[in-house]
Amino acid sequence: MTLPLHLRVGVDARDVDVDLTVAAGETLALLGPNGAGKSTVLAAAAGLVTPDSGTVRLGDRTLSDATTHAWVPPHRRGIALLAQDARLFPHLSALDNVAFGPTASGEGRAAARERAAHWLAEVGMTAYERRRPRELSGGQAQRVAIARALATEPDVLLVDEPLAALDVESAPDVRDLLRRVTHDRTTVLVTHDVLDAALLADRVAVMHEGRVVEEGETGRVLSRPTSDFGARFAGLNLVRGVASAGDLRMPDGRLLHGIAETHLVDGAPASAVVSPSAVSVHLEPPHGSPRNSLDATVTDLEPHGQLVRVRTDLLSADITPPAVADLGLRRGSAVVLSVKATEVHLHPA
Ligand SMILES: Nc1ncnc2c1ncn2[C@@H]1O[C@H](COP(=O)(O)OP(=O)(O)OP(=O)(O)O)[C@@H](O)[C@H]1O
Repeated sequence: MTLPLHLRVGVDARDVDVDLTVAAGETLALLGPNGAGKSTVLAAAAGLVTPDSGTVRLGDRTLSDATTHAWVPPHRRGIALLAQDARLFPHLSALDNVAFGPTASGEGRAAARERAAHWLAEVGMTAYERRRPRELSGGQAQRVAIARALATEPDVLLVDEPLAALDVESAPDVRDLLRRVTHDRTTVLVTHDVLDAALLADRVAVMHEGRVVEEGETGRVLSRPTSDFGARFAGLNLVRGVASAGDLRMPDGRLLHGIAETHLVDGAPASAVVSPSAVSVHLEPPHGSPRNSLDATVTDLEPHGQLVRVRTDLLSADITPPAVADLGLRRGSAVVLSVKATEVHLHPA
């Protein structure tokens, strides 16, 4: 069965305070810098930390309530936590690892092993069921861990950076598997990987210093982020300012011309999202075309796929290595950035 999860919790010692709802069957990706509180949110849902305030609810059940001190222990929550490393029991075979949960919840040994065999088949690991964890690769162990989590038939799956410990070869297969098992299952996924969010999540929530600072449908956040971390995560520039006659006035007073997708109230906080691929770099202001031309200073140059990401004190631009050489760019170079108004997406901040 799949149920909605409501988390309204505060954990004082970690300065975490969030209000999150995950709809039944939905996958929510939790993003944010190190220390933002993502793992703490998972721990509160799983019952591994005791919130100082608020409630955790799963469907109609209250799993914890700081006011009434109601508390359902982790193994009775119907919530499975899948960690970065597989954390299998080293002395048990793959099959017995997966059978452990059903056995612990009272199922007979034969039935538990049957269920384990079913889930090992689901994750494509039948041929490895007698192996011990040390005889499995990282990707294989993670598959067994996924089977172990699902064998308890959880209502909610919590997944903490599931691919982070895997090599580039095994990560895509495990990602496909996760996509299959999280589909239609209430899931909270902590990730630092934009591909995980793009491929697995229906919605994302961005955390910063223990608070949710942005939340929305995945496509919206990845194309029109409103938080600094969301923009960095999506590989986009985010410039803040105030709306001014349909454009953005930046804190230094300069105007950025753009296209507003929703009505902007003059004088209200607003921001502009610009892809680095839409920004070109010049030494002199370019002539013609309805472009923004903005003086900037190069702060950093770094490889970015086949291109070079030119970071400046204003916007980042992705340009070719020959262009970097022709322009003679260095840290500290004075440049003129050019970007078409139609490539500048303005929205209320
Ligand atoms: N076991 C703990 N005891 C006390 N404080 C902790 C503990 N674990 C984390 N913290 C603190 O709680 C805050 C939130 O940390 P948390 O691990 O939830 O962040 P995170 O977003 O998951 O980070 P990361 O991406 O590095 O895993 C941080 O200030 C951290 O130092």
